[in-house]
Amino acid sequence: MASSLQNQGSITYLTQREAAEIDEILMGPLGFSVDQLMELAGLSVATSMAEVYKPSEYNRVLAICGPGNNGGDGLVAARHLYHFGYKPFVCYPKRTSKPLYSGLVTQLESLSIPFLSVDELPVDWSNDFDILVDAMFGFSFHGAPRPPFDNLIEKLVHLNNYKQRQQKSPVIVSVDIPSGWHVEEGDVNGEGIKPDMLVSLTAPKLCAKKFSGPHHFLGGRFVPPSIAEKYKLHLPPYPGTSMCVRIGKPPQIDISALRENYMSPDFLEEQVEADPIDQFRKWFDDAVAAGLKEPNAMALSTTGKDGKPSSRMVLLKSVDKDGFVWYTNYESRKARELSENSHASLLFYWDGLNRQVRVEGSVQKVSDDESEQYFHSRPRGSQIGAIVSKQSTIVPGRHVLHQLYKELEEKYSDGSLIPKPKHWGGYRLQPERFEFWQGQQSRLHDRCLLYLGNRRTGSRI
Ligand SMILES: NC(=O)C1=CN([C@@H]2O[C@H](COP(=O)(O)OP(=O)(O)OC[C@H]3O[C@@H](n4cnc5c(N)ncnc54)[C@H](OP(=O)(O)O)[C@@H]3O)[C@@H](O)[C@H]2O)[C@@H](O)CC1
Ligand SMILES: Cc1cc2nc3c(=O)[nH]c(=O)nc-3n(C[C@H](O)[C@H](O)[C@H](O)COP(=O)(O)O)c2cc1C
Ligand SMILES: Cc1ncc(COP(=O)(O)O)c(C=O)c1O
Ligand SMILES: [K+]
Repeated sequence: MASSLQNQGSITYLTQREAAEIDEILMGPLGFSVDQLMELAGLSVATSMAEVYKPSEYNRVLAICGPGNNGGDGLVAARHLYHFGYKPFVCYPKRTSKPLYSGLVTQLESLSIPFLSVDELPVDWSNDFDILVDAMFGFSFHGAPRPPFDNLIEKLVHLNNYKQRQQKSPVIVSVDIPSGWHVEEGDVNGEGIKPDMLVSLTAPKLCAKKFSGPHHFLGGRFVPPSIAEKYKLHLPPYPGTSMCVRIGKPPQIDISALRENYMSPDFLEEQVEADPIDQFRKWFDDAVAAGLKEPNAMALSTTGKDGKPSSRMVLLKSVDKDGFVWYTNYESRKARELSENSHASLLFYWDGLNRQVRVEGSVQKVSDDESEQYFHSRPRGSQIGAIVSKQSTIVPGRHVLHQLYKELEEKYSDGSLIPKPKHWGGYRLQPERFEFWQGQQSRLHDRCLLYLGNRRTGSRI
């Protein structure tokens, strides 16, 4: 899931003392166990990483885990990363015998995740790993790092020099605190780790103000309001069901470099339903089952007599052998264009499934009865909205719409029938031609072209 952009405002940063206090409150009066918090923290780290570094590109992850809870977060993250499709390795030189930690180690071993001792680590990390997870020290770090972590931190610092020389080098993801940094002062002498990503847990610590890498995320979605109030925490809201949220602006990106390499099961000709409507239903059901947002949203393209195409999104409201139905304003631009040229096309794009469907055909209005029936099935607010909206016209201001809306809301507050305005109703596109597209690797996609009642060709282009 994508992280929110609504969090550009001020953010609260915690002192070391406050971070430790919150920890104590969570695990004392608030009834959390360390296992629970660690599981959620590690999951947040893994999901933050997956938002930025796709496993298809950044596959080999070395999690370097320290002796305390920060190290535990790293062990949990490694397990989730495995399940997300990464290939994790773990370096965990100072183990504790506490059951929580030995359990985490056993879980990783059962997934055949290799544990590398410090001596087994390759000399040059840049060839062997795509991501280095720094889970050595968190908010209880103090003083100067002791062996063997001093050398491990040095190795990470050294990688920054590689980057400066523009050589290929793994990215560094720090958990909660860039290890070796002062928890409040940050990278005091400027010679510490310079992570590409920092995942702050619960709330960022003061040192995070000094983080200048491209990706700062917040994780640990378990802070109850009582703590937020007590510590006056001002934190970005987590979007939807996400376990992480980006803090601050997303980095400037090179638009030309934005691309996905689609990986999908083969879409073979012999799997295609003979009737394209059946094939459409099958893919539509898949889109619903995958939990995609508004799978019935489709782009409708029309052209009037001037031959200039125009597109907009509308919502599919029914589909059967007779065609694809949506509802709109009969005085809108699309309505005018359809009255001049009944040929139109529909486009569905189901992002999460790497699928696109094109449908082309001719369009007619649905019967008045059908529009009437559908109109009254809509929420009353939308029914009034349809009366108020003079679609595709310029309004003097939103207040005009609100005023009229309020008047009609009062008028129909007794629950009486809201009459369907004449200018509102449905259209049905009778399909003639379909194209089903399944994204595949290296742009060699599966495309299947079907004409209604008569299957023509399947091709890869
Ligand atoms: N709500 C929360 O708060 C949550 C917190 N969570 C996580 O817990 C982290 C805090 O964990 P933590 O308290 O265990 O401390 P952490 O920083 O991992 O290390 C302590 C160990 O390091 C050692 N050590 C210290 N300095 C050293 C040095 N210079 N050189 C060498 N060793 C040194 C120290 O040994 P000592 O000095 O005591 O002998 C001890 O063994 C936090 O940042 C977050 O990641 C999440 O899991 C869940 C929610
Ligand atoms: C996801 C989505 C669904 C939409 N569904 C409809 C719809 O079902 N009917 C409609 O009239 N407008 C819908 N709209 C608004 C249209 O895209 C468009 O702004 C409006 O119909 C005016 O288009 P026109 O001026 O080209 O006629 C939707 C917009 C979005 C983004
Ligand atoms: C202007 C307009 N009309 C109609 C619809 C379809 O709404 P409903 O699902 O209530 O029919 C939408 C949906 O976004 C819309 O924006
Ligand atoms: K760390």
